[in-house]
Amino acid sequence: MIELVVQQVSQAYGTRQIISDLSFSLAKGEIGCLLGPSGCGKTTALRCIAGFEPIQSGDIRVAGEVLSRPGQMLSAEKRRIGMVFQDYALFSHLSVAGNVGFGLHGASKTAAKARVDELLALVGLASHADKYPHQLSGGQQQRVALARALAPRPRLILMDEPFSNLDVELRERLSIEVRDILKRENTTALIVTHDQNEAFALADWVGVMHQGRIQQWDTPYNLYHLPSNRFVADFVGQGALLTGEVLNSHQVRTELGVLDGFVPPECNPTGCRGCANQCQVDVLLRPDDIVHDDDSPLLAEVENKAFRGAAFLYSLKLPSGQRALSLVPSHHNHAVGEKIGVRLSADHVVAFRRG
Ligand SMILES: Nc1ncnc2c1ncn2[C@@H]1O[C@H](COP(=O)(O)OP(=O)(O)OP(=O)(O)O)[C@@H](O)[C@H]1O
Repeated sequence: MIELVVQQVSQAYGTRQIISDLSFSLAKGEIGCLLGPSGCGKTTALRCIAGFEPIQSGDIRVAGEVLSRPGQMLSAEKRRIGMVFQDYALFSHLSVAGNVGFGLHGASKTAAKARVDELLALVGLASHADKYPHQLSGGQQQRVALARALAPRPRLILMDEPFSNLDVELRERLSIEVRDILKRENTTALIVTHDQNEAFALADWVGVMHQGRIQQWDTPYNLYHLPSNRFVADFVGQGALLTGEVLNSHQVRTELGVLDGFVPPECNPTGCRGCANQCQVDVLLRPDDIVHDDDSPLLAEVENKAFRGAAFLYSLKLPSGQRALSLVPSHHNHAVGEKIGVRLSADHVVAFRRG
């Protein structure tokens, strides 16, 4: 069942358009993520859904109920939406249990205590119930903030950059934990972040935003392997674009070999509009699409290397002078300047029209 629907929503501050034609939906229990560079309008989108900003077009619905449309806005308190902020915003004078139980006014004492205990167990803080926020680590405080938001069983949880105050390692661990907690509560959630690893670890669906618009709303796998435009290809993950020559509607020849994949319709022989590009396209190759193989006759020069623990990320110069990236297990430790054998290991690629 569809829980959250955001349909053709636009919002402006004065004459400045901030978000345009934003559309996506989440089914009950699904986790969505808005991912994009600073200033692209992610937080504004979240604020519109939370009920802090009016919208100029479209509508926002939760469980079929219209929350916002132009000229109509249900107040934030009446939306039954839980919020988790970047700075946790815990009440410093209340204990952990007091914070988690804060929104449970209507419930009996026994029911409220049972819900608080249940959530503290869920977020792994049962033994910290009587502590105060300043006695907890950042990660623990964020888990209290999530438990507090979940306590009244909201229809939707919104999280704005929830882990940005934490160190990188903790962020990744907490992203996985938070996903697990949200799934166990079967709560629909929308999270805003500029960190791709966080989005991929947490979300079922990710919307990549740029200049107030969603460029692609898709699964993390598809965003990485089948980006719908150059912005998404560039923003999500690493990669390089190689020149390719279109052979037919699904095959492209590059200097590393012939690849099957998505060819833009206008570059297909059948859709050809006779542009000046002579059927040349840019083919996206991810670092895992190019493997190191001592037996390959195709040699590439190591221009740069970055140690990633289990692997090296090699920046390679191909015979034509084009650049590519390759992720190679780190026991293959080659020097900068050395030539190494490489071959393609991509079963499906994306090509973009030139110009
Ligand atoms: N109250 C406001 N009045 C006017 N402009 C605003 C207001 N709030 C945000 N903006 C502008 O709207 C644009 C989008 O801001 P928003 O905070 O939604 O972006 P964001 O993608 O969440 O960025 P970040 O990752 O840096 O938080 C920015 O250019 C910002 O300056």
